[in-house]
Amino acid sequence: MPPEQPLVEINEAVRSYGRGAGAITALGSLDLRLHRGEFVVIVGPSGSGKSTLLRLVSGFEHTTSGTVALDGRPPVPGRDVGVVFQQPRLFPWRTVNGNLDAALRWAGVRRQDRPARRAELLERVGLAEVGDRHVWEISGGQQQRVAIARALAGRPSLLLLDEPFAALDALTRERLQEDLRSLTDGAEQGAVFVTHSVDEAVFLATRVIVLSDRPGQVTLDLPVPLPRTGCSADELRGSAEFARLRGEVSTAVRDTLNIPV
Ligand SMILES: Nc1ncnc2c1ncn2[C@@H]1O[C@H](COP(=O)(O)OP(=O)(O)OP(=O)(O)O)[C@@H](O)[C@H]1O
Repeated sequence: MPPEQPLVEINEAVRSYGRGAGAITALGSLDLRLHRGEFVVIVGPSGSGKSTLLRLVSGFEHTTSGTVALDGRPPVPGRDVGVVFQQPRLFPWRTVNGNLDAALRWAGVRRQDRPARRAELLERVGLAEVGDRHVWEISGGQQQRVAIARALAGRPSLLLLDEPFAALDALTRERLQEDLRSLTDGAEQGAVFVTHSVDEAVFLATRVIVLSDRPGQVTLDLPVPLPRTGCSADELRGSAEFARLRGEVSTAVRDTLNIPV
């Protein structure tokens, strides 16, 4: 059987900004392969190129040298990938349904099919009851759930999430982590999630990647073999294996900053 083509394939990617003496190399040279069903979490110091990496994979930016491929082709911005940012970035004058309708229309879903797809998306993110509410009538955590539903609207093969829970309170953040974990579990698509939180990384990931200080390069590529089903979130977070993985990632992050352990 031929080896499965990676969903994302990054070869010797370098991304620089500016020219001459003032040029900044944000990323690279970076190699990365991601397969369907993987949930890759990227951790790294500020300025290590995490957001740059997501922009390259989404197709909104291009490499200075090297290549990025999604399903074997250069990614098409706004089509192949669903994106979630730190702020929900919803249309504030629309209802939740209105926001999802806009995303479904953009994704080419026919008008008559949209109500069922909307309901399915809201169900998936645990918001079946709030479709008629305006954005300002729902909490920050609920707004971020809508943003996740919107990112899923076009059934993308890849989800990119750039610190999506960083602005939420600790309890809401844990609930959303748990729901995102279940939501993506066993899914065909892949995910790349950026965070500064080592706990969040280990909880969500099937694989954690630590980037070095600028220019960002992979310093740790760690599989996370924690069970995806059959144990509660509290059991998982309290397990010895979780602590071991957290320790390994924390050490790698500290090493990138040259902070003594
Ligand atoms: N459009 C741009 N023009 C010039 N420099 C840029 C641009 N975008 C990013 N950079 C620089 O590239 C480097 C990497 O930025 P990036 O935002 O990808 O880092 P990051 O790891 O996501 O940081 P943070 O954790 O603070 O969000 C930084 O030094 C940043 O200033």
